[in-house]
Amino acid sequence: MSQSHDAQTGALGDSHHAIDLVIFGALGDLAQRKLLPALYHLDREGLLSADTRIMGLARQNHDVVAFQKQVSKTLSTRIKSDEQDEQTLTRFFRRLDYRSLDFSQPEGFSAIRQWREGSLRPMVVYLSVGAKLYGDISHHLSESGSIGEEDRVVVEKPIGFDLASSEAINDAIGRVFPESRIYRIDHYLGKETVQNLIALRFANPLFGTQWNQNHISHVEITVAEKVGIEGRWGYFDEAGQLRDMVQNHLLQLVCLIAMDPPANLDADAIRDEKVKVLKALKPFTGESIGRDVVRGQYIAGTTDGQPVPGYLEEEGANAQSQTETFVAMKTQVANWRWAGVPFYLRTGKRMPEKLSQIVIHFRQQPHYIFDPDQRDLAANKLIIRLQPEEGMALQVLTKDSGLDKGMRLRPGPLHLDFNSAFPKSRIPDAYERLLLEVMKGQQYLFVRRDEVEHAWRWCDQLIDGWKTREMPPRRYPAGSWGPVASIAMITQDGRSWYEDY
Ligand SMILES: NC(=O)C1=CN([C@@H]2O[C@H](COP(=O)(O)OP(=O)(O)OC[C@H]3O[C@@H](n4cnc5c(N)ncnc54)[C@H](OP(=O)(O)O)[C@@H]3O)[C@@H](O)[C@H]2O)C=CC1
Ligand SMILES: O=C1O[C@H](COP(=O)(O)O)[C@@H](O)[C@H](O)[C@H]1O
Repeated sequence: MSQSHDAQTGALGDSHHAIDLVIFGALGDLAQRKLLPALYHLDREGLLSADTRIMGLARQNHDVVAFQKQVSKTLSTRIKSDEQDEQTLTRFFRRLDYRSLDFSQPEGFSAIRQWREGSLRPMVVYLSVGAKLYGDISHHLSESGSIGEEDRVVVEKPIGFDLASSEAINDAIGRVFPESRIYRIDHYLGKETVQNLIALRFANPLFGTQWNQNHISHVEITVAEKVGIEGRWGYFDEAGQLRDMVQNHLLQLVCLIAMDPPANLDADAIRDEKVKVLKALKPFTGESIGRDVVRGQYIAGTTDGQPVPGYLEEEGANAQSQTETFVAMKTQVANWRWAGVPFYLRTGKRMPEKLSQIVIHFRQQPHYIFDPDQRDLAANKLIIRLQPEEGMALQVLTKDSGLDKGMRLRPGPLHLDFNSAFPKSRIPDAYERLLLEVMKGQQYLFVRRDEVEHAWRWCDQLIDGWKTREMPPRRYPAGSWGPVASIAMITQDGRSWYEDY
């Protein structure tokens, strides 16, 4: 089956997609919180081939029974009780195996080759560990003769810390796996609502014809998180919100909103268009960086009415840290389609609610005939809610009803709430979709090397600019929408962040 055909039909995994899945870091946070629950769901939905096997690898000296017990504990807390069924659990546990291994050393990798002996299934190597280990693991797998010609590798973000480190890591993986067998995860691309951006834009002529600077005045992307650093201070403090969220998730959203229509749904057709957007992102200058970018760091405040500590008081914190937990910026995609259309992005930890939302602001009518006081109302907005309450709302204007209202306008939403419009379909977690695509050998939801590197190039110049200008983060109380300066940044353009739905 060709890639495009599969992406178009959405044909799901079946017994033809049996794999041997090897998870490096199987006892870590990502594997336990996301990967194993996602695999359980795939099994329950009949999307794991009967022949698929899963090997967990980690440092702890467990045996397979102890690993199964750990997975059982994880699933009992991560899977809703009405979705836990004995038949699936029994079948799922039978697939599991475990080996203890130090990933940085060559000894022990032959255990993987032995486990695979006689298997005709492709191996999927999932690197659920820090990116610093990707090169060593790839090398040891190759040296131990464990890699076959159909085997694939899945790597997590962030790949590196900047362009140079990312290139070194990609080179090391690339010495063992060709690009066509490297699956770089950006889990936002696995979210149903993010994939829906492609359907929305390219299946609906109503939007397709309006999607440019003639009709759109500006675009807002908000990815707000309610949580703080949650025990990940060491990792996060080296990264900061720009590397953790903007370099990958937010820039991928910008790409999907801004890209030109791909010729088809082939992985490379889509990725070629995304790369063009990344290349067209306007670099910041010494002047624009101070005006159009706001860095923030949360101080103590409240979440759901409960007091919470500031970033510098979190467990393991270094009280001098200048790392940002919030970024807002105004950027531009400097090409024909988007000339003069600002893209306002903001993302932060410890904001009042979890909210990922894109708002497309359409231009007003060229000739306005209604009450001048209502002029600000007179523009349509398309609000795309990625999470939670996945759906879309198109804000349109109608006449306010009543004899005394004259031609007063009122805005109202045309609402599409995915949960109530399609009540039978469970919205799968991003990792379910992504694991399924790896099994099928489909790369269209994964990030190509040049995408990662263009995104780093753009982020690196911004980080360099911060350093040169010495821009310490501005404080914002936990539970707020970020530093006041981020509101001022958009207000000075006569606009405001849109928080309704
Ligand atoms: N957690 C998340 O929500 C997300 C994570 N990611 C990415 O996923 C990857 C994994 O992250 P996460 O699960 O949080 O990390 P964790 O540190 O929780 O898990 C990594 C696992 O790998 C093991 N490990 C590390 N080094 C070795 C080694 N030399 N030999 C054997 N085992 C080793 C660790 O064991 P031990 O504890 O014994 O050191 C641990 O079990 C990272 O690249 C991260 O950036 C991406 C998005 C979200
Ligand atoms: O990759 C990451 O994403 C999460 C947010 O993901 P979401 O699916 O809950 O929106 C973020 O908390 C984390 O810091 C980052 O590494």
